[in-house]
Amino acid sequence: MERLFITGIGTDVGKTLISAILTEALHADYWKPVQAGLTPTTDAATVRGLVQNSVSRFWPERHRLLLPASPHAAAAAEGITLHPTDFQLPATDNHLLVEGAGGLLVPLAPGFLLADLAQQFALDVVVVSRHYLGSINHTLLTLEALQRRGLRVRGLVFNGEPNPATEDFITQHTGVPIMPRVRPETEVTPAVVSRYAAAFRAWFGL
Ligand SMILES: Nc1ncnc2c1ncn2[C@@H]1O[C@H](COP(=O)(O)OP(=O)(O)OP(=O)(O)O)[C@@H](O)[C@H]1O
Ligand SMILES: C[C@H](N)[C@H](N)CCCCCC(=O)O
Ligand SMILES: [Mg+2]
Repeated sequence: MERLFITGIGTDVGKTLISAILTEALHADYWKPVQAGLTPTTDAATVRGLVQNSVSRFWPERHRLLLPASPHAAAAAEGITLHPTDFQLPATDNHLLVEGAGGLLVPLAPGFLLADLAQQFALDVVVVSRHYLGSINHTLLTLEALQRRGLRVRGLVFNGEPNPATEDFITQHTGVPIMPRVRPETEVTPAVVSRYAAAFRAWFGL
């Protein structure tokens, strides 16, 4: 069974889109432990709306925080402190995707980072890298932090127009497995997700 933590090199890099693709590819369950920002929609609602299989279950967020900010700040604004003991991995026998918030070292509380949650549940990690000037550095820093923590990289996804100079360097320098690319789409729809899901299924050998 795949137990995957979906992180990215920052916020808005496409973790939710790639989570939807992976959820559809694996007919996996999906869980966003901490949602910071509830409008116009939540990541779980977005994924649910993009996935068409009837096997996937969508587990409720452990914390739903109003402020679209770093979770530690969004929690503080509500007078809450998040603790590692708040969180229990959903009890499922299915593949499970756990989507982070922002990047790997985003704080949930003083001394408690999203990376700690991935370690606590011994999750393998999928890293989403979106192309922009500066993304090489952000990608290498993320991969180095994962390596330092002993977290296994299941795969890296490049999101955006192909950029061989960037991708070749990251691939050769780190040696991480590369998952299928996701291109800029004019519209993100269930049909688009289904098309990419087929490529990811093949990547997983399914
Ligand atoms: N390949 C793509 N083609 C078109 N739109 C995209 C693509 N990748 C991401 N987007 C859009 O960019 C926005 C940000 O993506 P997404 O919500 O997946 O980011 P995220 O990494 O999950 O952010 P967060 O840290 O808030 O969870 C969304 O509107 C999404 O639909
Ligand atoms: C609100 C946003 N969309 C994410 N849910 C949280 C991003 C936190 C980023 C914190 C940081 O790295 O500075
Ligand atoms: Mg997201």
